[in-house]
Amino acid sequence: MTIRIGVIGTGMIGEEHSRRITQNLTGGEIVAVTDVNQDQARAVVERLGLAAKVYEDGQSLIQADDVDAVLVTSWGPTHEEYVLAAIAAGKYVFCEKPLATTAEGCRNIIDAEIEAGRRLVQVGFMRRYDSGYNLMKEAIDADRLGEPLMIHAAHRNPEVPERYVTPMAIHDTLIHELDTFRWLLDDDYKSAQVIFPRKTRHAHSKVEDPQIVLLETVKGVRIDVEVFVNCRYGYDIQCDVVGEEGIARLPEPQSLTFRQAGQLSCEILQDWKKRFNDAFDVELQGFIDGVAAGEVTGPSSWDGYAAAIAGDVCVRAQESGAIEAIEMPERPAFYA
Ligand SMILES: NC(=O)C1=CN([C@@H]2O[C@H](COP(=O)(O)OP(=O)(O)OC[C@H]3O[C@@H](n4cnc5c(N)ncnc54)[C@H](O)[C@@H]3O)[C@@H](O)[C@H]2O)C=CC1
Ligand SMILES: O=C1[C@@H](O)[C@H](O)[C@@H](O)[C@H](O)[C@H]1O
Repeated sequence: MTIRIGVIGTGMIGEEHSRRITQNLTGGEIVAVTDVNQDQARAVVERLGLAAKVYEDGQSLIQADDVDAVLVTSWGPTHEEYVLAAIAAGKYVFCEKPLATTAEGCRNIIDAEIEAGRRLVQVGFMRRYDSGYNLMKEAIDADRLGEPLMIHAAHRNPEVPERYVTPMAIHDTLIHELDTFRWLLDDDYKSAQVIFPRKTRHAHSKVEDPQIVLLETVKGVRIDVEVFVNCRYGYDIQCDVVGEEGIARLPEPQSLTFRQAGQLSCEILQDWKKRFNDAFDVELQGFIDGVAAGEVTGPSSWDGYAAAIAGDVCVRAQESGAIEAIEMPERPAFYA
C-alpha cells in the first residue's frame, strides 16, 4: 500500500522531506504540492521529478480525494490552520515544528483531535529519532547516570535572516530543546528565565543574540541552554546531562579527523540538514508506516502543546527578565 502524500510549503524543508520520501524512504509517494509561491512549488516538482499536481492553496490540497496524508512544511504561523483542516478532513498530518506558534493554537488542535476521536497528528520533533540523543535516553532510563541533576546545552546557528526576531529564538529554535528535554528526562517544566548577555555585533537589530535560557523541571533538574543564532562558525548542537553518578555528552556528528598542514581538524556542519539527516529519515519513515498501519505514534499534539506552553512562558520571560512559572495542565487520557 502506497501512502499518497500532499506537501504544503515547498521551501527548504518541504523540498528536503519530499526528496527523502521520494528517494530514501519506502511506502510513500508525493502526489500533491502547494506553496504561496507557485513557481517554487513547480520548481520542486521539476527538480525532484515528482508526478505531483500543483495545487493553488493548502485547503484544496487537503480536500483532494487522492491525498491520504498531509505534510505541513510552510511557515510556523500557518501550521495551525492547515493541521485543523487536515483533522477536519479525517487525514493524517505530519506538521513541522512548531505545531502552532502559541500554546492556544496547539490547544485548538488538541481539542479538534480529541473530538475526531483518534490520533491523526505527528509533530516534527526529529531529535527524538537522532541516534546520539537515543543513546543518552537509554543511559538515563537504564539508570547509568543515577538521577539526572542538570543539563548544559547549546543550540548554535551560523546566522539567521533579517526576519528572525527575538521571540523566534524560543518558538523557532529553542522549541527543539523544550521538547527534547521533556522526553529525555520524562519530566515537565516548572519555571523559566531568559538572560541576554552582551549582544554580538553580527546580530540584526531585531534579534537579541545570544540568549541564555534557564529552566527548572518539576523533579528539580536545572537546565541552561545557550541559544546563539549568529555564532558564525557553524551549526552546533551540544548537550551534557549531569547525573549523580556521571555525565553523558551528546556525541559529535561523525566526521573525518585531518592531520594536515600543521593542523589537527575536523569539519563543523553548517546547518540542520546534514546534522539530523538520518533522524529525519527515521522520523518520516515512522510517519508513513504509522499511516499505513492506521496508527501514528511519533511526537503528539500534546508534545507540541507542552513545548508551546513552555515556549510562551520563555517569551514572557524574555520581556520581563524575571523567573516565570510554567504551569502544565493535566495530560488527557487520550494522549497517555
Ligand atoms: N525540524 C527541523 O529541524 C526544521 C524545521 N523547520 C520548520 O519547517 C517550517 C518551514 O521552514 P523552512 O523550510 O526553513 O522555511 P522556508 O521559508 O524555506 O519554506 C517555507 C515555505 O512555505 C511557503 N509558505 C508560507 N506560507 C504558506 C502558506 N500559507 N501556504 C503554503 N505555503 C506557504 C513559503 O512560500 C516557503 O516556500 C518552519 O515551521 C520551520 O520551523 C525548518 C527547518 C528545520
Ligand atoms: O528547526 C530548525 C530551524 O528552523 C531553526 O531555525 C534552527 O535553529 C534549528 O536548529 C533547526 O533544527
